Order: sequence, then C-alpha cells, then structure tokens
Amino acid sequence: MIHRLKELAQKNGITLSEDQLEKFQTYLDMLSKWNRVYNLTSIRKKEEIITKHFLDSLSLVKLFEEKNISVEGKNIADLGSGAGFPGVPLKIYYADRINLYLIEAVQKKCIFLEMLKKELKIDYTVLCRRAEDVNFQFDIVVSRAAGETFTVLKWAKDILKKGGYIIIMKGKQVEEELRPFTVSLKMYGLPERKFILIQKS
Ligand SMILES: C[S@@+](CC[C@H](N)C(=O)[O-])C[C@H]1O[C@@H](n2cnc3c(N)ncnc32)[C@H](O)[C@@H]1O
Repeated sequence: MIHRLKELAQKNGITLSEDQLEKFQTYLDMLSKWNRVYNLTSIRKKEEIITKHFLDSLSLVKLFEEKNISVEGKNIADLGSGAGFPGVPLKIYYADRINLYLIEAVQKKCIFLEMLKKELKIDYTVLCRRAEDVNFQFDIVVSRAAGETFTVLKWAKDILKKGGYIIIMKGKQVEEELRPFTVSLKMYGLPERKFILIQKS
C-alpha cells in the first residue's frame, strides 16, 4: 500500500527513498493503532491517509521548490499540528535538513506526537501549548486547518522572524483580501491546492 505513495510522489517529481517509505509505513501503522484512543483524525481509510495526509503534506515540498524558498537549516513550525500534518511528512522528507517544531494545544495529541517521534526515530520538538503562548521566532510557519485564516495569520505573525514565511494550506475557498497572496498548485492525485504565502516584512 505504501508503494502507492512512492508512485504518487514520483509523479509529482518527489522521490522517496526506501527508508523514507518505511517511515511513512510506520506512521500509517501508528495512526491506525492510536486513532481511536487519541481521536487523531477523521480520515481512517489507509488509501485516504496516503493521499489526503501524506501526499497533501508533501505538496509543500513542491511549493518551496516552485517559490525558491530554501528550507536548509531552517526552523520550521507547524501550527496546530494535530496528528502531525503537514510537519511530520516534511521532517521525514527533509530529515536533518530542517529543524521542526510542532505546536499543538491538545495534550493527548502531543502524547501521540512524542510516541510517533520515537517510533519514526526522527527528531522534532513538540510544543504542547497554544501558539499564542509560544515564545520563539521561526523562519517558516506552516499550518493546515488550524482555525479561521485571519486568526491563524495573527498567531503565525507573532512567532515569525522578519523575512520569514507564513504558509497556510487552503482548500478551494480563499478570502477576497487574501487573493493577492494565494498560490495554486496542481498535485497529481489530489484536488487543486491553494496556499496563502506571505513573507513578513
Ligand atoms: C482540524 S485539526 C488539523 C490538524 C492538522 N494540521 C491537519 O491538517 O490534519 C486542528 C488542530 O489545531 C490545534 N489548534 C487549534 N488552535 C490552536 C492554537 N491556537 N495553538 C495550538 N494548536 C491549535 C487543535 O488542537 C487541532 O489539533
């Protein structure tokens, strides 16, 4: 089943190694095992986890490439990470090239994210608190479905370095005022993705 992810990623120009695929397999197993206990995600079918969570998170890799945003050595925060999306797939892909911070307010989700880190044998920091209470500034803040867009933008702005990027993953609907900051991306195997991309001045 996980080879479907390899195939889909490849069709989008993203090559996944056997080691990365093994990690995605472990992630899939962990989600299946703990979803009910921790109420992690409403997406339960494995095929859908592969597309709607894993592949969708990896769409950021394509966005960074298309927009020439370097991630090398950067501190990246995933605001409202839930079960780890989009942050953990990014960390599986970029490995030591990025420093990842997962900001998540709900304790049981944080417990899952800590367990997941051990199972995947990767390193990231779980900041188990509300984004408004985070006292750190990141180079890049990414976020998917964490709340109302303007509210997320406000939270993200406060934890972003000058010159850093905020990227909010959106579905089809984008607020009128944010259209100038919207980037569309077509990923093979997914509906069209829109992103709000803003650089902090
Ligand atoms: C709908 S889930 C989305 C999770 C994940 N980003 C995804 O796309 O699958 C929203 C998550 O954001 C978290 N959240 C909402 N507001 C937050 C805040 N101010 N600070 C930290 N986490 C927040 C919630 O606890 C929840 O886990």
